[in-house]
Amino acid sequence: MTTPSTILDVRDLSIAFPTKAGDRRVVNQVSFDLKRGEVLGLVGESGSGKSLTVLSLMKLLPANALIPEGQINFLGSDLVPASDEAMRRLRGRDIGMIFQDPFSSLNPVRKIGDLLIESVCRHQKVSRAKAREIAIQALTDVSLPAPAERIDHYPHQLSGGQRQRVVIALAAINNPSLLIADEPTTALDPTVRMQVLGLIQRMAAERSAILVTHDFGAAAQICTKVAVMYYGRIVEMGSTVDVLTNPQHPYTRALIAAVPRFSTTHEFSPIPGDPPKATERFMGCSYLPRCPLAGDDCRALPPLVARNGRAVACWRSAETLAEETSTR
Ligand SMILES: Nc1ncnc2c1ncn2[C@@H]1O[C@H](COP(=O)(O)OP(=O)(O)OP(=O)(O)O)[C@@H](O)[C@H]1O
Repeated sequence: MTTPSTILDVRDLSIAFPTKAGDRRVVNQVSFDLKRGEVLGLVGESGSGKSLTVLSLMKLLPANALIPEGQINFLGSDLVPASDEAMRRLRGRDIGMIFQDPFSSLNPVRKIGDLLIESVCRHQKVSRAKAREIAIQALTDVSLPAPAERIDHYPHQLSGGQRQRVVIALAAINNPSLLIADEPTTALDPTVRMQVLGLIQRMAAERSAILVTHDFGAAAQICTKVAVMYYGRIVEMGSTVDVLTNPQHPYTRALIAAVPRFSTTHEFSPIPGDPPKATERFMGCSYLPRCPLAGDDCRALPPLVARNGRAVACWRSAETLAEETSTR
């Protein structure tokens, strides 16, 4: 239910692409909500539908994509029927987006200050001089060294980590209620990666944020809750601590086991098999071909069942099996 602190409430969102054989759903009945101060990790392998889910929140889906059902309630209004004009006003003001590749947000032939100042002037009624002040403050907030000088630099004059800090400053400059970061650290080296994740966590504390990542380790570091996606559906969702310490879905367990760790005792276990191709169709559980627990019951689609703050879509999850055993 939507409460006053709820910033985003996504209900039964599906995304499809038209094909000769009919519309092909690549995101299926995804639901989650986000309250002020929460950071949601959307975690899953490539092709699971994470990026399309967050692009739909900003209405930046590919032109041929369809939303056959669902609602995106953002600050109390459904964005699915919102006009292009309304979305242009909203993007950068109420929702800030941090993309994987800083060069996709930073025009290489423009000084970083120009991009920041333009964004302020588009959404706030302030003079250019005031906008420059706000821009320098935004660069200070993301701990960019010498912000008053760097504001007149071009993106190529900055390191990869500094560029990503500028992208975060650009996403947050108009104080949006929601920050969306899509694989923001993939192109960074490990130490810079930790700093950038820490920065996103700090920026998210006063608002709300979604981190899209294939790396459970990154989600564990900064997210308050996680939704694990597989083949276009959420298969498990709950608080990060609960999911991490007691994963219920076999896919979540496999994802956690696949996180590389510095330990002589931990065995790194890549997930066997491949995720299904977009063209494959499943009547039952799409994880069945890779699942060590699969049984005959898995030929029917498992519903996402919510219990005690955790939602799991698995006929054979630990909780389900424990219940089966205790009722025998
Ligand atoms: N323009 C498009 N036309 C048709 N299918 C598409 C299009 N864009 C994405 N898809 C399909 O939608 C599915 C979900 O894609 P999406 O990019 O959301 O996955 P993802 O989990 O974000 O993966 P990645 O981490 O690789 O970005 C994939 O099967 C992809 O092939």
